[in-house]
Amino acid sequence: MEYYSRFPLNLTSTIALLVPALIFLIIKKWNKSRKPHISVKLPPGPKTLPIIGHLHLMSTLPFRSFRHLAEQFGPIMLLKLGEVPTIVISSPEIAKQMLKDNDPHFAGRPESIAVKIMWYDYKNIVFSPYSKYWRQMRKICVMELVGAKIVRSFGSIRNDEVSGLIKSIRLSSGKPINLTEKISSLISSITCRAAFGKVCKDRDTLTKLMKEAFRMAAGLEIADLFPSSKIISTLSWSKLRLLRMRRKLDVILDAIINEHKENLGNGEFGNEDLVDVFLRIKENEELEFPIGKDNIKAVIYDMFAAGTETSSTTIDWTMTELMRNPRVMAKVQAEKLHPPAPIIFRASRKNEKSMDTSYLLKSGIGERLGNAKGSQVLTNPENFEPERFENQALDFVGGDFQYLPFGSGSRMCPGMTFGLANVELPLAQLLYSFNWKLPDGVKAEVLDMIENPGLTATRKITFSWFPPRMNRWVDNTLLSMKLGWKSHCQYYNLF
Ligand code: HEM
Repeated sequence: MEYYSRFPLNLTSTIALLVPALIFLIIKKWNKSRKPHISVKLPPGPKTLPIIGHLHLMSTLPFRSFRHLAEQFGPIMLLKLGEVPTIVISSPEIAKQMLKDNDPHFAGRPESIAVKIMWYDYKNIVFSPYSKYWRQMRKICVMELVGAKIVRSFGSIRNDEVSGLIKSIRLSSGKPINLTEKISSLISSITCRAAFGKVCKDRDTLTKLMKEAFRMAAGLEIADLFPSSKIISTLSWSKLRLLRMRRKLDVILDAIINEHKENLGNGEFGNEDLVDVFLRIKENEELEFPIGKDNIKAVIYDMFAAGTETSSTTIDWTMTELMRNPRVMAKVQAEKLHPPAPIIFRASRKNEKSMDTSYLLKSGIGERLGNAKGSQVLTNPENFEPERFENQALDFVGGDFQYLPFGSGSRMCPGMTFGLANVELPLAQLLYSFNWKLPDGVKAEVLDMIENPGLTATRKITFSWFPPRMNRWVDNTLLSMKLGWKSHCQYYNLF
């Protein structure tokens, strides 16, 4: 049964915009249809409706709709989302052809109004066009924040924050606590301390802005679906909303940068955080691309957003799956059944001659497999079965194309080491310190496992966890916990 809505857009704004937009698009389409047009053999796909293309087949969770459609149309499929041609690839072989064999040609990212506004006109790394600027900024972040040596040096921050979390769960003595929120706050504290030098006081607002921006950046905003229409872009409610969000974001990021400017030179060289580094090298004339305030804001917000939601979502889903599968709880291994970034968004690079969308077709990618029906990567893919990885060395760092939690190729996630460290320690501590179980009378089947729409697939319904009731038996357990035993922690879902 599908719990998520069939139609992806906010209906009121859609209807308000659709009437003038439709008239405009019909005229445009009519003009276009009069031009001669070159025919290319396209991948299979469902029947297209005028104007909206295949939007009627999309739910609020596009990755689920894509999977469903791929079962009928095969591992390479062409959809038209509004006026945007979208090729959906769901087989390891074709993913390899694109992400490895033809890496630079498909190392672009799709454009979106949310990213344009919230990430300073694509000056960030995640959504920057594949360019020398992107390479420069990515290199700085790897050297100064997410490289293996630097990540190791953040060990004390991680330990400190995770022991704070465990302590707060112990101290909550019988009152319900929301573990999802606690985990989100843990990961954002670690990321802030690593990137900004301290926990930012506006962290919660930053998190809210990020969640909303991620939701709006998934490509289903009406302005993204009809990019050629100036009317839609100008009248878009989303644009106004994003501009308001951006003003709030500016206030927070300006404050972070100004505070760092005031303290610049006070800290020891080599003991700098990412913002200090950017402020120092900003003056460096050897940089190929000069860095201004907007570049710094775009990249530090990028690090906060990319670093926070992915890791906390992984922990959240893992804990929920473990609650539903007591058998697996005993054998805990973090299988990434719910990849926090469920779709790897790539765009062919328009700025290079002949690298438009039809490059995919001209280069023969997917030709052999184009008509194969629904290739299954894992058996029972919806089941939480970590054992499936026990007897096979599955590479999760971009070499095995049936399993790409961090992507692959030149745009692969640079924050993998940081992300893994931020997932492993809290998970290990949560599982070591407490015996989690559902409260008496609550069945595992009632837990809602639906995802939120957006760039990251967070869990839609968050939940509260009940630590032990303070009675004598639990007192004893708490006492024995100090000696290395586990306490009992109950779990409850807020429906
Ligand atoms: C469990 C944790 C994480 C997961 C599952 C994850 C997953 C991903 C995925 C799937 C991509 C797209 C890769 C592609 O297109 O091939 C990506 C890109 C990226 N990630 Fe992560 N990520 C995680 C943690 C982090 C952290 C902690 C940071 C930084 C603090 C980070 C920074 C980035 C950046 C900057 C990109 C864009 C790279 C580019 O376009 O060049 N990620 N991540």
